[in-house]
Amino acid sequence: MQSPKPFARIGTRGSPLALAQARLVRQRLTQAHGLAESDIEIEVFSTGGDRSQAENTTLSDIGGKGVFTKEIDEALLAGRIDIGVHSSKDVATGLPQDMVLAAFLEREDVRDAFISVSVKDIDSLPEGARFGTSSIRRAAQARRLRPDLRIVPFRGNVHTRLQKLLDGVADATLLALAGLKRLDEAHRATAILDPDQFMPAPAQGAIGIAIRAGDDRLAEIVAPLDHAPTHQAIAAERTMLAVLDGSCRTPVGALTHWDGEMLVLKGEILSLDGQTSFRAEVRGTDPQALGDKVGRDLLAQAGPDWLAQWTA
Ligand SMILES: NCc1[nH]cc(CCC(=O)O)c1CC(=O)O
Repeated sequence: MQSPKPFARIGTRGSPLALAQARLVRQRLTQAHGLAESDIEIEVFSTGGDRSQAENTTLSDIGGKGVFTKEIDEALLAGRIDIGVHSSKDVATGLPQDMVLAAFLEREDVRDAFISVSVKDIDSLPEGARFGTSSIRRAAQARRLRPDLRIVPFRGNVHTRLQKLLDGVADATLLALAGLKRLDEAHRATAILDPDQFMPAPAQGAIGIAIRAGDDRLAEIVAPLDHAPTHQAIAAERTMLAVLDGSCRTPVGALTHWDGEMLVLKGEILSLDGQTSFRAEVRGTDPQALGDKVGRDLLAQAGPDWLAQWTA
């Protein structure tokens, strides 16, 4: 007997964090539509980002845009899956035309966590300590405060990085608190960073749901999962990133909050050594307009010469 066609098929990466996120989306879907878990299939994909875990590579080296989503995007567009579940911060700003991020689950804590087995916070690190990160944003933000820190490349999934700390590969690292929470590892955080000083990556902490553009059935299916304030914040932050070109070579931070009346978007770009940085902040109601304004303001402040460091 042939098994019946599933109600929907989800595509995800296979890391523990990606699987936890895909299962969360499946659970929300079954709740919203009165389904059984077995009605929704989860299919695991290996992406370029998963295969290239070489220590000396940064994400910008291995091709930047879509490196964690390409294989899933292709399966979605080919109709082999119906829903792509992603960490929104890993989704390139230039989505394939036939694809949309249709819904976002309510954002988790946006902040970065400081983790060390030897000290309690970044100020307590000894002179010249080894700081493990392959994120140019985190490296720049850390070196702004502590130019003496030595940056050690730190790739791999969350558990791998936590293990590397225990193995003494580095003295400290930063990880998204959102990911730690979803993996029940938040207790590993030694300190939680002030998001105004360590501005998170654009779209950090938000699970995004991708579907084919114009697929009305799927749009209706995922609509009940969408958290409108998260959707607006991510739209603003992703628009800002797109204006800044969004290349992985660009240390960029973003922070959105609702001030009771309006959306407030703060943005920051930094030099790779963290010694120069520019900030902008705009209030408003239209997320795209906010992102556009903050992005343009940052570009105007930094100027074309300074920006050349990113493409050098
Ligand atoms: N680049 C990997 C990645 N993509 C999303 C998260 C965390 C979860 C999130 O931001 O939603 C992480 C790990 C990290 O930065 O600590």
